Amino acid sequence: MSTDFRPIVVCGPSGVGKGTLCEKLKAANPELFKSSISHTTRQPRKGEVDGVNYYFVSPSTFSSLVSRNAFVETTFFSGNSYGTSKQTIIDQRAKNSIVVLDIDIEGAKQMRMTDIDARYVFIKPPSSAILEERLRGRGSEKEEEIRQRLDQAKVELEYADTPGAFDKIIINDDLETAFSELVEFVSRPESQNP
Ligand SMILES: Nc1ncnc2c1ncn2[C@@H]1O[C@H](COP(=O)(O)OP(=O)(O)OP(=O)(O)O)[C@@H](O)[C@H]1O
Repeated sequence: MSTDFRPIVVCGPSGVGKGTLCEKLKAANPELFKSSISHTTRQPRKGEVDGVNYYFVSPSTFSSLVSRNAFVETTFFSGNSYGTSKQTIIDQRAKNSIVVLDIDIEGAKQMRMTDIDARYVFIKPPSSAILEERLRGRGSEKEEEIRQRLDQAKVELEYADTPGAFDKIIINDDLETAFSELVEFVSRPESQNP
């Protein structure tokens, strides 16, 4: 039985626990599961290292990479561009790592249109009320931002049920149960996957 090294794309509404689950996966097997290193046009923050946290590039380099079709997904946030390059994923896979991508639905749709073969997981909250509770509990967003994220969550949850959009849907109610389901899915050997 051979390990399935295809990247894992983890989607789900903001606050559902994607980051928590991805961190747990990487912590459980740091040699196997790795985050992808994104390119960004934003300035490095104190302590951030080029090639470790991000590849820091100028806007013109970023545009030239976009025009060469180098990214599997890009996003623009708070005045800066971010992107996951195909080459980064290919290089990490060549080192026998499974790349774990915590990206939004638009990013996942973009990625589906590339030639990178990945496995797509969607994390659902047990209910909208619990999602709201988690977002508020995290305390990292202002009220208006929480509202926007909850509106966006409705759109994402509807999309998640589109046949073929995701290979696996996990409800993150009890964290350990959701984590076990994620581990079971990512550990399936290549022969058991479509
Ligand atoms: N199963 C769970 N039960 C209770 N709380 C949880 C569970 N999973 C995650 N949380 C908590 O919910 C909050 C949101 O989780 P997290 O930051 O991982 O979400 P996220 O989906 O990565 O959000 P974003 O997309 O905005 O980064 C955190 O405070 C986290 O500790």
